[in-house]
Amino acid sequence: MSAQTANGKEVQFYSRDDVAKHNKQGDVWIVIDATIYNVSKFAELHPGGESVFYDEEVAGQECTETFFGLHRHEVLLKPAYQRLIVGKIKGEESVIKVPEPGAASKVPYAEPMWLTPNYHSPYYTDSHRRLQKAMRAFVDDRIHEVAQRCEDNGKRPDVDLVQEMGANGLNAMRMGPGKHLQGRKLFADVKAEEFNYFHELVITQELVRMGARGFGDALQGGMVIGLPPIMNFGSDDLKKEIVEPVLAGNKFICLAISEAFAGSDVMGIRTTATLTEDGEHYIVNGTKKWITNGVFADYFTTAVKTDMGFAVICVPRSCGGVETKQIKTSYSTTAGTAYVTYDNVKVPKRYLVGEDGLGIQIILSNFNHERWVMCCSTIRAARAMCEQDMLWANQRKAFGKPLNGQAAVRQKLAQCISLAEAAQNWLESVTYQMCNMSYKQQSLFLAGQVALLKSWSTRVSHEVADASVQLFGGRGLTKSGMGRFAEEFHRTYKFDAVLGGSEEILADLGIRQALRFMPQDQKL
Ligand code: HEM
Repeated sequence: MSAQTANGKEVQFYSRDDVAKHNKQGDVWIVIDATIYNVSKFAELHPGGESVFYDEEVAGQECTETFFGLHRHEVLLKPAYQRLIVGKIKGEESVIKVPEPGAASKVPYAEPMWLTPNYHSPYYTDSHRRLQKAMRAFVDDRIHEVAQRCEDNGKRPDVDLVQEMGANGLNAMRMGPGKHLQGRKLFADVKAEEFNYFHELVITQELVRMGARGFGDALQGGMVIGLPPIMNFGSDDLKKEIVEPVLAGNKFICLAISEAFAGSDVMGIRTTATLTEDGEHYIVNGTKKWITNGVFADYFTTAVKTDMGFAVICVPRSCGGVETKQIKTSYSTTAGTAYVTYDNVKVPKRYLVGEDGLGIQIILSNFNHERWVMCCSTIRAARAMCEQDMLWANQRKAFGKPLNGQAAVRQKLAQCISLAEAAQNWLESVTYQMCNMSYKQQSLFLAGQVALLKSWSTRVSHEVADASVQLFGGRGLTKSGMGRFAEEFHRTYKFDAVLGGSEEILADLGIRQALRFMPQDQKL
């Protein structure tokens, strides 16, 4: 009698006694999850060494527990290793399942409460749930492979993927609710009139599960923060030239505010724009640093100083005089993080965004949405990390029992999960306020809340990253293998803690906003 493996190969059934006969160098079989692997030839190529297979508890023996204490399941799914399968154990079934693309995780706390069976939420409708399912499947099927490849080779995301996300409506949906959705076919058949910030939250949080922080920014991070000023304050002419081509993935844009001279201290920027005598052009000079997607951007939504004060000018690369140089940061160069220099760039005046002198309002109003997106992302990343921690603590044995048999380990899990849960709940509450406030009201009443939320979210990520590395030990410091998510999260969560306003600045902003509303008629 024969059986079929995952890749459709016909294999034989054997008893455990049959397998036990293959127990010497040159002829070694092992059993993992009721599946028999012939590792005789593979042994000398095995990244974990040849000798491990000749141990008497391994050669010809049951190895499921040993295997999963050392390897991720995905190792077994690689075609090169599927080829090692020679049979199945007679009368036994494999128990470890590969999650279907798009499936929800069954690990406790791996999904936010609204996606966990038996729990309820007032915020999400059928439309959000439909979007979540479709988005997860799209990420698993279409984006995941590109993300891992680009994380590794550091190249920008495939343009055809960005264009596909333009055609299926996802790029536009990542810009939040608004007129730009009207009359557009949206992903997962979401209707423009029902679209709210929870839809955007769902998209952002599903993208984060890939565990590829650099790629997360590479995939239109520049659009998410660089296009809103054009959409909200640009002239019709400017919108016509820029918005659709960017949403379609035919042109790329980035936000250029921070400089070597000024980060969170926006007022300290030194890039200048001087109007020409005929009033037809601005001459832009200066530098910008840490500009996400800058390496491959066509447009730079640039904060400048002018005679009138602050202004925002969308500088097209095609004007000439714009140079971009890759900065190697601690995440992948796929994000295209750039050092930008403007050398006497002659920009036609029509690229001024909004009014000259009112740039600071444009920049500040843009921050709210940017910071909220970062909260959606870092909070979901912390939860994804908790899922890894729960799985690891369950399958890794130390001192003769699973890690989660140790009280100290359970304390760490409790701390991480509680923080991730609390953060998601605050985020959802703020998102609900956004759904019920105008853009102006959000600036007035939510700037402080969003600032505090972002500041605290990255403290949450800090705690979760720290605890996770401790749980994974050396593997949490290793770029491949069991702890690779912990290593990646620990290395990259700081991007959210520094970008878009640093933790300390935002905590302070949150309190300063609150102080504006302190009642004058109350004393202790
Ligand atoms: C079909 C069977 C197996 C395959 C395809 C396989 C494959 C691999 C691969 C690809 C790696 C490096 C990737 C990673 O870091 O996760 C690895 C590492 C390793 N493997 Fe295996 N392996 C198999 C069975 C085993 C068994 C049965 C043992 C132990 C008795 C073992 C012990 C190890 C060790 C100790 C490492 C190094 C892990 C580390 O650096 O943390 N492997 N194996």
